[in-house]
Amino acid sequence: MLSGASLLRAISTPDRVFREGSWSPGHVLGAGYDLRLADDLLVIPTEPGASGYKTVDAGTPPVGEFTLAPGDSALISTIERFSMDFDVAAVIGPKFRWSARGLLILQGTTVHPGYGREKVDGHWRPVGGEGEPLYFVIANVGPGPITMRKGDPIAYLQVIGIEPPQQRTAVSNVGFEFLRDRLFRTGVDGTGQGGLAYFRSVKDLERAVDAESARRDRDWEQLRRQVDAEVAEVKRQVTEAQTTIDRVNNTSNMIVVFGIYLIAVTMLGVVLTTLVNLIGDLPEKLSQDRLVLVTGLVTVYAVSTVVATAVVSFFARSAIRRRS
Ligand SMILES: O=c1ccn([C@H]2C[C@H](O)[C@@H](COP(=O)(O)OP(=O)(O)OP(=O)(O)O)O2)c(=O)[nH]1
Repeated sequence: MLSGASLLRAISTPDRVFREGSWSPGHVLGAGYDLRLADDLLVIPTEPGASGYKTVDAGTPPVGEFTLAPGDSALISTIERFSMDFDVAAVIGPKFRWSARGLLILQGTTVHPGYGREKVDGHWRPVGGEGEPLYFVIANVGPGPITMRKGDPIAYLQVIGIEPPQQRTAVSNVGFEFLRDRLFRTGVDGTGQGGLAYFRSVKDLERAVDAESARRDRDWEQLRRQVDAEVAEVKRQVTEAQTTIDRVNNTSNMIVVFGIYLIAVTMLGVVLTTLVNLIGDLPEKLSQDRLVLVTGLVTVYAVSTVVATAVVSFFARSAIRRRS
């Protein structure tokens, strides 16, 4: 494994590891190099949490920053363009700072000798004159949104010196278009349905569950309001019925009291008439005292009957008033 001066020498040599000008000495770290996130050759969600993806490539403006909501995935590439010589290989590993935030990086382990080179006129040159970046498929499987910016270290590269193969062949890479079309299925307009299906399905499922539980909450709330309204209506009807019953009771009580009153008055009249007749029929010789006594009894009887009727009527009225 190359480290220290030999590593710096290897990556400083134009087109031996990196395409000249695509790397930065500030990112040599220990026995390796921090690969950085590019602002192009990306496939990212149109919005955090959206199911559609947009492609950022030569035909679109670069994107210096993007955010992945939980469940989102993306295809990213490195600023560093490779043009590997045939006597070096490299191993790559994820940066734990991203794992610690819940970013899953799906990647291979190796950069092969000759990666990023093509044979032109019998000479091995950087692919398309620019070399080839590395591509990674990433997914936010963490609890919160993750924002990534151009230049962020995304993977660690360690370079190994090897015996050059006898036969030099071009290294195939599935490539940006393949990954985009296979995993993200973006259309010609740069948008479409895609992403890592499992995480997207979990995300969609979560959304569906949230929507369903919100709908059920709304239904429950509506049902509760309906039940409350119906209970209030039943209470109102019971109160109304109670009032009607009370009114009927009061009226019948009044009728009973009035009946008692009439009977009492009638009986009083009958008694009085009988007594008056009896007094009228008394013999002339009956002493004056006896007449006064009979008249007094009649008067006491009449007064007490009237007072009793008045008292009964008064208490009956009071009782009726108290109930209503
Ligand atoms: O995460 C990675 C890993 C590797 N590569 C590049 C460098 C490597 O030289 C090339 C091929 O890598 P690998 O051999 O792992 O991929 P493959 O698709 O299995 O290639 P092959 O079928 O040729 O073995 O792809 C990436 O872009 N990203």
